[in-house]
Amino acid sequence: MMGTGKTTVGKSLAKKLGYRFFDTDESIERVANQTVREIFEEYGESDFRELETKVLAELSTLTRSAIATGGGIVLKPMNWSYLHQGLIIWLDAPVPLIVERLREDTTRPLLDTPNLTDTLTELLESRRNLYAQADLRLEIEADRTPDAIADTIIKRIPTVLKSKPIPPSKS
Ligand SMILES: Nc1ncnc2c1ncn2[C@@H]1O[C@H](COP(=O)(O)OP(=O)(O)O)[C@@H](O)[C@H]1O
Ligand SMILES: O=C(O)C1=C[C@@H](OP(=O)(O)O)[C@@H](O)[C@H](O)C1
Ligand SMILES: [Mg+2]
Repeated sequence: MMGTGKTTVGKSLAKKLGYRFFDTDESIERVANQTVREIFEEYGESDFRELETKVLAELSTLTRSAIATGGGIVLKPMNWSYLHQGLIIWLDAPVPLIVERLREDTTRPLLDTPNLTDTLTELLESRRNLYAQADLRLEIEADRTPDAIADTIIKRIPTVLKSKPIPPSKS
């Protein structure tokens, strides 16, 4: 979900693992040469989602990479086939914490709203079942640093690998 720390924690995770770091929003902005906000304003959300899928398709082929996505990546069923190329981590933060973090933010067009708490609550509830399809769910508490969260992810990865089925061989 927006504001839970995907971009921030993803960077720390990549560094700790010696992986490369990518962010789908950053890649979209580079390809389009426009900000996420400008893309939403000029072309609308559905064109943004198409670009997002294209970028995800490319990034999903990479190895040894930590990839932060935008919170809406879960919306398109097709994106899940790309997401499942990797290990999917859901950062689950409570709405009041997200509100605290994004109160002054102007970069997320879906949050142009008079009542940030209500909008985030509705958005999170409408997506919760989708986020729940992640391989690993981490509860995000207010006082945990990005480095500490990345450490927890690294510690918990082996437990997920044990339960993740091995896809059938294509040969
Ligand atoms: N663990 C954390 N502790 C304190 N602030 C954080 C933490 N994780 C993220 N933030 C801050 O919250 C805001 C949103 O983080 P960001 O990484 O952009 O989230 P996302 O990519 O999930 O939308 C940023 O201002 C970031 O600095
Ligand atoms: O949840 C969403 O629909 C979105 C999340 C944003 O990224 P973050 O999750 O990094 O804020 C960005 O992709 C866009 O504003 C839409
Ligand atoms: Mg982000």
